[in-house]
Amino acid sequence: MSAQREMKEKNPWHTPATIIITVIGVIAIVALVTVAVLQNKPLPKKYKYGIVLDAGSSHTALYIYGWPAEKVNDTGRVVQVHSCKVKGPGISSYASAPLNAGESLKVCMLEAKDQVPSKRHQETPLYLGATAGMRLLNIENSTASDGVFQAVSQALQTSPFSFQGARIISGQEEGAFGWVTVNYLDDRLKQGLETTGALDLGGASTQISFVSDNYDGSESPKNSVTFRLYGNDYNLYTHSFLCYGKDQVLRMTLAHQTQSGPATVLDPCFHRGYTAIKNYTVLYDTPCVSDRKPQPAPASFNHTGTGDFQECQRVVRNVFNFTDCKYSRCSFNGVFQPSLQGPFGAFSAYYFVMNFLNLTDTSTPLEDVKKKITNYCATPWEQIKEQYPHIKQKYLAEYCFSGTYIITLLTEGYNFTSENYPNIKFIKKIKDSDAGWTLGYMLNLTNMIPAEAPDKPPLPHGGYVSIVTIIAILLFVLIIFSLRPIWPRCSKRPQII
Ligand SMILES: O=c1ccn([C@@H]2O[C@H](COP(=O)(O)OP(=O)(O)O)[C@@H](O)[C@H]2O)c(=O)[nH]1
Repeated sequence: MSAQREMKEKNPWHTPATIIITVIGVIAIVALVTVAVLQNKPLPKKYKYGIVLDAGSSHTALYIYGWPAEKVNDTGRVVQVHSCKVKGPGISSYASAPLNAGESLKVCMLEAKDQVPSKRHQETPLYLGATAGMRLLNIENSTASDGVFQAVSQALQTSPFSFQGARIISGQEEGAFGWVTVNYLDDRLKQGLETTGALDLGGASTQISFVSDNYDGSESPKNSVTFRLYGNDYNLYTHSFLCYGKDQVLRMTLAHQTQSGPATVLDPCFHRGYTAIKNYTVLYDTPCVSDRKPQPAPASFNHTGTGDFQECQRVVRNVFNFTDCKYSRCSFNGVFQPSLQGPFGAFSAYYFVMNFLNLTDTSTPLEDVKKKITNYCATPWEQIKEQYPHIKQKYLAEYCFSGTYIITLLTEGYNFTSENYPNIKFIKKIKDSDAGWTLGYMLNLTNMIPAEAPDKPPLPHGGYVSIVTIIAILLFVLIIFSLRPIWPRCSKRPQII
C-alpha cells in the first residue's frame, strides 16, 4: 500500500474561541428576540360584554356589545355583537297588564344567554332604558309606569346577568348618548375630529344634537351637555321634543283635523282609497293630545285618505309653533337652536321611512325629494298594497305622512336648506352597530371612554420586535469587531497537515 499524503485546508476561523463566541452570540440573539416577541405579544382575546334594552314607545330591542377585555380604554373597540327585536309593542303599552311586559322580554333574554359565553354571564352588566313612551305614561299615570318598571325589573333580575336597573332616560340623555354613539363608532372622538350631529326620530319623541361654534351653553343652558372625552372638550347642543316622534305627531295632526268631532275626516296624508274606522277615545289617549279631545265626541270617525302632499304639509305645519322665540334664534315651539353645523347622521325612523321611500340619497335636490313624496302620496292605496305585499299595512299606510313630516321637520323645524340638506346622511348602522342611544349609554355607565387620552405604548408590537432584533445583531457585530486582536491571521497558503 502506498502511503497517501493527506492535504487539508484548515479554516483559520475554526478555532475554539471563535466558534464559542459565534454560538453564544447566535443563542443570545435568538433568546433576546424570543423574549421580545413573547413578552410584548398582545394577550389572547378575552371578551367582555354589556347588554342594553332599548324600551322604545313602539317596541323594545336588545343589544349586546362586546369588547376585548384588555382594551377597555381604546376607542372603536366596542362593537355590537347581537341584537334582538322583542315581539309585541313597547313596554308602555302594558300599563294595564304589567306582568306581560316582563314576559315579553323572555325570548330575547334567552337569545342573550346563548350569545354571551356562560362564564361571562355574571360579570355582564344589563341595563334597561325606557324612552318617550314611558315618559308619556309616567306623565299620564305614574303608578302604572312604576308597575311596568317593577314587572320588567323582576323579569330581568331572574336573568343570569348583572342587572343594573331599569329607568326612564331623559330626553337630554337620549340625544346626547345618540351623539356619543355616532361619533364613537366613526372614531371621531379619540382622533379629535370634527363631530357629526345626531338626528333621532322615534315614535314618541325626536332628538337633535350637534356641536356648533356659535353655542357655548350660555344661551339656553338647558340645551347644553358638556363632555371631556379623550382629552377633548365638547359643548354639545341637544334637544328632545316630546310628542314629536312620528306616531305622536300623526295623532296631533288627526287631533287638529277632528276638533269639531266629525264623523268623517278627509286626510291628505293618507292615500286615496284608504279608509279605516278610528276610535276617538283611543286617538286622544295620550298626553300629547288628551287636552284637545272634542267634547262631546262621537265614538269613532271614518278616516279617509285624499293623498295630497302639499295639503298634508299644511296639516303637518299646524303641529309646530314657528312664531314664539325669546332667544336669538329658535327651531320651533320657542326652543333655542344655534345655527346648524357640520355633517349629520339621521337614524331610527328617519332611516326606516327615507329608506322605504328610496330617498336616502341626500344629493337629490330637496325639490325632487318633495316631488317624489308628492307622487308617492298621490298613488292610490290599492296600488300601494299591490306594490308592497310584504310590508305591514300599518307601516305602509303611514309612509306618506311620515315622509311629509320628516321633510317638514328638517326644513321648517330645524331650518335645513337646499345647501346643507346634503350634509345629512340617513343611516341605520355604522360599522355593523346600530345607530341609537344605547351604545353611548353603556359606554358612559361602564366608564369606557376616558376623559383624558390614554397613554400609548411608545411602539407597536411589530416595531418593538424589529428594533430589538436590529440592536441585537448590531451588538453582535460590535462584539465580533471588538475581539479583533484575537482574530486568527488569514493565510493565503493552505496549511499542510
Ligand atoms: O321597520 C320599522 C320599524 C319601526 N318603525 C317606526 O320607527 C319608530 C321607532 O320608534 P321607537 O319605538 O324607537 O320610539 P321612541 O321611544 O324612540 O319614541 C316608530 O314610529 C315605528 O313605528 C318604522 O317605521 N319601520
